[in-house]
Amino acid sequence: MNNEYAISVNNVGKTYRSRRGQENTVLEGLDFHVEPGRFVSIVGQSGSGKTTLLKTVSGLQEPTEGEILVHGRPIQEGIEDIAMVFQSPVLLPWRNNLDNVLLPLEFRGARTDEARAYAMELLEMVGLGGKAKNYSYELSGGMQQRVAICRALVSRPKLLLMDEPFGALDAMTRDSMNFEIQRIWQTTGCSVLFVTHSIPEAVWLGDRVVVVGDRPGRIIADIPIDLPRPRGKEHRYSADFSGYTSEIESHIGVVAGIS
Ligand SMILES: Nc1ncnc2c1ncn2[C@@H]1O[C@H](COP(=O)(O)OP(=O)(O)OP(=O)(O)O)[C@@H](O)[C@H]1O
Repeated sequence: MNNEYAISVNNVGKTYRSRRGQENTVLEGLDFHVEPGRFVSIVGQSGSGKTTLLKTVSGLQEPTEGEILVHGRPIQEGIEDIAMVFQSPVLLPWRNNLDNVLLPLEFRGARTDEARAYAMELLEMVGLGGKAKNYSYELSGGMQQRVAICRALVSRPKLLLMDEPFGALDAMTRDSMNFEIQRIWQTTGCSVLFVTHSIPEAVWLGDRVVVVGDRPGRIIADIPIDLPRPRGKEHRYSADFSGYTSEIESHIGVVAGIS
């Protein structure tokens, strides 16, 4: 029934329990689906449970209620189809960039010549072909995050989960990374769940923007973004774009802390 969806989040809830037995229900009754190849942005107030949602979808932690299906299969069976990118690139400083990209395949015993060639292809795709033998400390923050994205893509995931991946970057680098990720997504065809604090970024990148309300986290709006692809700078200044950002701001209510 759910086979047509890349992800089905069915009535998912998550309650954390402290050692003293105190309960904190962070997510409640989350229900949404992502069609294959779609780019879905997720926004919400700080603490509304966005990271918890991504960790639950990735299989890093289990929901306390409901179920998550990846391409129609329980998450545990589809785990190899999923890759995650975090705010911090977390590259191993003693390995060069190519070896960092190859790490997930090494863990699976799949570091083949073909894998190495694909890792190089990815580094070239993000403009870092000439830095394959360099180390992360020789790269800028934006370059390091590009390496982390290559590392996520090297296992050819069907589903890419990104948790505020550009949050630590300056505004100009962030802009260029937005173009980069749009291009990568269109080249690879994977489905993306993208958490961000930036409403303009969410709108510019997303086919949809899911707005998570807090205490407990639940979906308060799911807005299709009907802007043409590929998107350019001009789309950020269009009346439609402003309309979407205002609509999302009004759903979130107080926009303090959300750029
Ligand atoms: N492992 C955990 N154990 C207990 N509570 C947790 C855990 N992880 C998160 N929480 C709590 O869950 C709530 C939601 O946190 P989460 O990090 O998912 O929110 P967020 O929307 O991603 O926040 P931000 O936008 O600030 O990154 C917070 O109250 C947090 O303290």
